[in-house]
Amino acid sequence: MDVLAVKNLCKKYESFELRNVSFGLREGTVTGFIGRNGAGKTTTLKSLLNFVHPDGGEIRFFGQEFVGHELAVKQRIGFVSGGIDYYPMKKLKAITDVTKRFYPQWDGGAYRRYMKLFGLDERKTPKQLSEGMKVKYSLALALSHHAELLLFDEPTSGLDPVSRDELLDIFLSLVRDEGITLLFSTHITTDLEKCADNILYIKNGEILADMALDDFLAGYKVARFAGDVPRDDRLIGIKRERSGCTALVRAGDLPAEGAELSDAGLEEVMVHMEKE
Ligand SMILES: Nc1ncnc2c1ncn2[C@@H]1O[C@H](COP(=O)(O)OP(=O)(O)OP(=O)(O)O)[C@@H](O)[C@H]1O
Repeated sequence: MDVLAVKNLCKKYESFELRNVSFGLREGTVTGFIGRNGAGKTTTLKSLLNFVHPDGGEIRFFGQEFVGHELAVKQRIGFVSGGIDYYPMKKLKAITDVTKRFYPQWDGGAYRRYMKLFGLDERKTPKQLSEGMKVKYSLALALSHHAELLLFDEPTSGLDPVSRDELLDIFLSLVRDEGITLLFSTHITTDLEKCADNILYIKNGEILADMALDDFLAGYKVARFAGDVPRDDRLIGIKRERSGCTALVRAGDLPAEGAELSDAGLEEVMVHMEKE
């Protein structure tokens, strides 16, 4: 059974549409949610928990429909989208005291460990925190109630490299040791190379790929051309480089004539695919 099953999720804004987004998350896996700015990642994540009201679709958490079981489902989930932006003048301790009442499984020991690891002082207010520290505080709250599913929107983007690496280590140990399931969006492809099992790739509001990261990457090669690029419909997203050109080719379409072929990294695949 999927921990999260999403079917035909739709949301229409004036100039953007999320179209029939469907995917599932298997227990104990890390899925990286990728796509360009404005592709629909935040809209999708917020729609899952009704922070944005979807126009249609079916969302099941832990086999249960979200509608009608919101409280029970939310208690089993850790959700972070940006840093804390409410109660700017309240001390973190007061915010934590309010938050923990919502979670029967609240773990004070884990909370204190995360606060210490993230270097956060409970006597401060959100207004006195940097943007990265606000995200860390949101993460500390989300990680301290034994959530079974973590949904994080760009959790690493404002963090310094050391904190980012520490957070990815936390993600890995939560997933490998405790069987937690994690979906997080990111623009930092090395985050995914470090810890993602699967990728969910969204483009213009539609899911382009939902598969194991290794299989996704194995599906492509980068073709390098020293001179002119031959006319070939199989070449994806031709890009001019300092010397020559590159394009993506599907592994099944090999070989591209006159090209030097190499393995494709996630960033290369995205850059070429987004040129189409
Ligand atoms: N409340 C809203 N009203 C109208 N349009 C919106 C609203 N929220 C988001 N959008 C539009 O929906 C599209 C998708 O936005 P979304 O924030 O989901 O993208 P994203 O993939 O998370 O981008 P980023 O990587 O920049 O965070 C954008 O074109 C955005 O302008």
